[in-house]
Amino acid sequence: ASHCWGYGEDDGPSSWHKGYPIAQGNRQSPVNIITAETMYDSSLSPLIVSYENYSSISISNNGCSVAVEYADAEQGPVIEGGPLGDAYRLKQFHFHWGHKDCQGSEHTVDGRTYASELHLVHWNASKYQTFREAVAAPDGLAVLGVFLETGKEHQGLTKITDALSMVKFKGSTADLKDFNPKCLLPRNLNYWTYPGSLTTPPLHESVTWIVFEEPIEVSKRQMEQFRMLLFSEEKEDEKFMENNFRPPQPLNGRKVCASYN
Ligand SMILES: NS(=O)(=O)c1c2ccccc2cc2ccccc12
Ligand SMILES: [Zn+2]
Repeated sequence: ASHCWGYGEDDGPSSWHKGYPIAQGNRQSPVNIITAETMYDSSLSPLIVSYENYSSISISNNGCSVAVEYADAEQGPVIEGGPLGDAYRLKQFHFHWGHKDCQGSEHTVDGRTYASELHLVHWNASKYQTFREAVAAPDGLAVLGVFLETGKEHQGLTKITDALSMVKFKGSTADLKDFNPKCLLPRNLNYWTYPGSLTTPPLHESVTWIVFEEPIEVSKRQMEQFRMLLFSEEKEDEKFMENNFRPPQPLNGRKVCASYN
C-alpha cells in the first residue's frame, strides 16, 4: 500500500494496527523509560562509535520525517560493542519533533517528553547482505536515540537545519555531503538499551534500541526550522510537519538495561 498512514486524526498511530497488525505486538517502540525500573547490566561493554570515514549523500523529506542518507560502503561508519554482537553500519538519521518545545520525542523518561528525538539507523552488515534483508530480522537493526532539548544553539546541527528549506516538500531531496554525525552525539555516552521495533510502519520488531541518557541542546530557532517542513507535496494543501512521533507502547515484560550504575 502507498503511504496511507500518517500522524493525523484518522491515519495516526492509534489506527496503524489496521494496516500493520504488528503494531499490537509484544516488542513495539517507543517506550517510557522508568529509570527506577532499569537494570544496570555490568556485562554491557562501552558502545564503540566509529564514524571517522562517513560519507553523507543527501537530505530528504520522505513525508514523515527528514532524513540524511549515508553511502552503503564496506568501511563505512559503524557502531559495535554495548549490547551489539556485530558491527552495525549507519544507513541514515532522521528526527521526530512536536509543534511546541514541550513535546516531540518518541521515548520518554519517567514520563518526561523532550522537544525532539534524533534516530541514527544502523543495520547488521556483518550478518546480512542488504539493509532490506536486515530490516525484518530480529537482530537486523540498531538505532541510537538522542534527545534534543532547547537551550543554546547546536553548532554542528546548523548544517542540517540550514538545509531544511531545500527539502520543504514531501519527496524533495538535496545534496548534503560530508556531514559527520558524530557531532550530534551527547558528551556522555551512558545509555539505556532494550529490544524493540521501528516506530513507524511497517513497525518491524527488528531494532536493538540504544537511547542516550544525556540530551543535546539545540536552540528554539533550530526547532522552528524543523516546523517549517511540510508533510505535503508541492501541489497539495500545506500541512506542516510536526508531532511526527508515536506515543510510548507497552513494555510487555521487557527489561530496559542501563549501561551505568
Ligand atoms: N523511527 S525509526 O527509527 O523506527 C525509523 C526507521 C527504523 C529502522 C529502519 C528504518 C527506519 C526508517 C524510518 C524512516 C522515517 C521515520 C522513522 C524511521
Ligand atoms: Zn525515528
